[in-house]
Amino acid sequence: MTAATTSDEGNVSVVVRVRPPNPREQEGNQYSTVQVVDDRFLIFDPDEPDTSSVFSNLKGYDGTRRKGKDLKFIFDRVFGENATQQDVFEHTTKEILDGVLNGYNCSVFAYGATGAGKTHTMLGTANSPGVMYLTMVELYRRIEAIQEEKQCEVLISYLEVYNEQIQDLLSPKGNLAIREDPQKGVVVQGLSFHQPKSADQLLQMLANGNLNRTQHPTDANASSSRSHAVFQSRKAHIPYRDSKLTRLLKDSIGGNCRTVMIAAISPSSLSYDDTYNTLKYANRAKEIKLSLKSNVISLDCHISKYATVCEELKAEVAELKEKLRFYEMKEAHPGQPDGLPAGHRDRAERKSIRLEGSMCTSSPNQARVPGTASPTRRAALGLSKKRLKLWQKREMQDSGTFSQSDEEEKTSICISPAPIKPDTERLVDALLRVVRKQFAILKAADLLTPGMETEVQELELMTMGQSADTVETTAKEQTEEDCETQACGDLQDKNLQLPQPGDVDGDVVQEEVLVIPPATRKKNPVKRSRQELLPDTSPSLRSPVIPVKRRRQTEPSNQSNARVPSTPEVQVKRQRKSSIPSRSQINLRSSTQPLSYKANEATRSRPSKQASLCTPKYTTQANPGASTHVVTKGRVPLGTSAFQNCAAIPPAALAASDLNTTFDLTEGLDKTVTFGTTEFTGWENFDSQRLACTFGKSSGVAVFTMNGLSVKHSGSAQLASAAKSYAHRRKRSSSSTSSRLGSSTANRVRTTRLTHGTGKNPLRPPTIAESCSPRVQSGKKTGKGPMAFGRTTSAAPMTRFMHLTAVKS
Ligand SMILES: Nc1ncnc2c1ncn2[C@@H]1O[C@H](COP(=O)(O)OP(=O)(O)OP(=O)(O)O)[C@@H](O)[C@H]1O
Repeated sequence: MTAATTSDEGNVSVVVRVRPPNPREQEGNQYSTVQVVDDRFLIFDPDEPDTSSVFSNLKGYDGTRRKGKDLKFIFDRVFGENATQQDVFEHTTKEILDGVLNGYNCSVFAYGATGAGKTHTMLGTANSPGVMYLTMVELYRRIEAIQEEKQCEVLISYLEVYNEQIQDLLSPKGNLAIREDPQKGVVVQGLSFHQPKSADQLLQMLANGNLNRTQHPTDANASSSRSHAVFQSRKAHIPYRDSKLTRLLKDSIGGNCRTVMIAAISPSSLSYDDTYNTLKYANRAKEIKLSLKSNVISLDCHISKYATVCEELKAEVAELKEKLRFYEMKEAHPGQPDGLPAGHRDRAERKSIRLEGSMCTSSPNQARVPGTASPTRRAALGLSKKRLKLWQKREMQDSGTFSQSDEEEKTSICISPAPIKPDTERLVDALLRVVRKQFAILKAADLLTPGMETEVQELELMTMGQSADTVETTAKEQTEEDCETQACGDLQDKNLQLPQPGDVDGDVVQEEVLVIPPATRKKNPVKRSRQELLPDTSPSLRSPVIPVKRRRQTEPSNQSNARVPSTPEVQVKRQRKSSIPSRSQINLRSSTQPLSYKANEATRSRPSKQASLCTPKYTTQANPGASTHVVTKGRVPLGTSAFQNCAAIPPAALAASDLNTTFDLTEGLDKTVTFGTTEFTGWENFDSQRLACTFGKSSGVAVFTMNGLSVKHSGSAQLASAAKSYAHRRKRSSSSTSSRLGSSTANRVRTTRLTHGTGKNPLRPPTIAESCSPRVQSGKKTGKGPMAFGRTTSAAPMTRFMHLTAVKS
């Protein structure tokens, strides 16, 4: 459904926020490990100058009191201790809001050690609201500004991933399952979505959600949510790929998601290792590549959808109206099984007979039960049951039984049997094209005979008459139809039947298909000339409108009942093998076939050998057993005869396919529209075309989770490498850290899993999320699987996360 119309590239935006030292960190001999040089540059563990030293003037003394790591980092933004929430917002999420409104997925997450300031940055307090709130305020403001141009909806969810369990913070109802939907992507089943009307209402929702968070004070942070994870954190090791946080966020960092990472750090030497590792990690995260695509919904898709729905509803309404009227009619005429007055029914039946004949139905029973929706008949007509009903209604409407509204008229147009005449016309056109072509070839080859030109001219005249017939006015047609139906009725009254399977004369005959022009019109001189070409049939069978199949002498007289042929009138000319080709045959033969014109004349002079008429029940030579009326095209090689070329197409098939035309207004659109499958990834509880913002908290992580479109983790390799390096370094430094932390923290073990870039599975897609997932494991490096780093206090909720998914239409 979505079409990515614009794209952008870049990297994950990484900013660092240094919080002010808390009272405990200001005590004793602690020192600051971070020096913010400017808004993009900071130094970790800088050398400490010693200006007061008495040796400062001595040669070779560099003035350093304490030698530090002195690591220099450049980030997209560095916020010092005095930076306000507004400052952070202005240089992080405010910049990407435009992207959200233009259909880009966006994520903002805070990353850092416990007590580093993640919650403060993302959520803040009532007096000092954080990035989430400020972002939403701005979002609502912008939505309001463009409300006359665009209609936007904001939906949020707020969840917590804690110890591999997902809780809905806005509507707690137990653990939620996570699953991968092939179309939507990652889906949290049962996660509630809410529609705050304003930013204030949103903040209230967040506050309510926070009350449901799993929290417990720690030594480092009195409001930390995860201290009791220590004993839970020992249950089992969870592979990162099975981590729910990893799965949840896999499409939310990098790739097709504009991502801002806020690295929260403490300046105190008490958090030396955590700060160092966070900075290194953030530095590597800068390399994560973005490949952004705007989720823009094509308006055409919607139009086509709506048009389809409209058409379906219209058809349904028409059908229901028809049913209603049918029952009304039935009630008005209780004696009639179909509710129609007898006269109307006869008329409808006759019309059906005529129609079926023209459609070359293959079963005589179809003609005997006109107006019924037998499956065979429907198949022959190419009509669905529904459409057949509507067509019958049309027939009845034509007969004046019903009134007709405009809406019904449209429906009727869709199912009208009107294409019958165009079918005939097309068939004649096709034949004429071949004749002309062959005529031209013969002429060019100087093989034309004296009579051939005349015959072609006659044929042209005849087809002109056919064309003229097809455009006659409705009134004229009506008169002729009356004629036909009357004749048909007369024939029926005489116990005439449509040809039955097996009615063809049993003798071995070879038949050639001869197309006979349409029914003769008395007032048309052209047709008179056409009639001259007709076989010399018995006057009693030469109905002006309904040619009747002529029976052979050998047939019992009581079986000589005339068949009611169909239009387009197709005549099968029968000849014994020894008979001479007819004159008409010559006209339509290939130039490769040597012809004798004298023989043609001779044939013409033997009207008794002319073919009798038959209903157009054909099987081609490829399928001769499909009907009793096998038309064996003898003498003339298949494919070189114009008649064969054309008659090889079963007329029934033509007519049926045309009748099946529904004139679907949306057909073209539907074909060009491709509905995407991932634009609403992660959304299962609400409709599409919505600007979506969700909030969640993942294991102490404030998570705005909305999974967007597919993500290329182009930065995964770097991240994995960074994580590996980080973990390795962390392990090396753990011993020194523990000694530095002192007894108050030495008895606490907190492990957090990082990406492990083993050579065993280099293709796995590690993400930042995996480093955020809680893990319970001792600080040992096992050599397999995720590495542990540091000596920490619990399974660390390392992030607060906000993800914004937008769909622009
Ligand atoms: N920029 C800041 N300005 C003032 N106080 C801050 C700032 N950042 C954090 N704090 C304070 O530091 C304390 C710890 O911050 P916070 O709870 O946000 O840490 P955290 O990273 O979320 O910790 P945890 O992971 O344990 O939940 C809080 O009391 C908070 O008010």
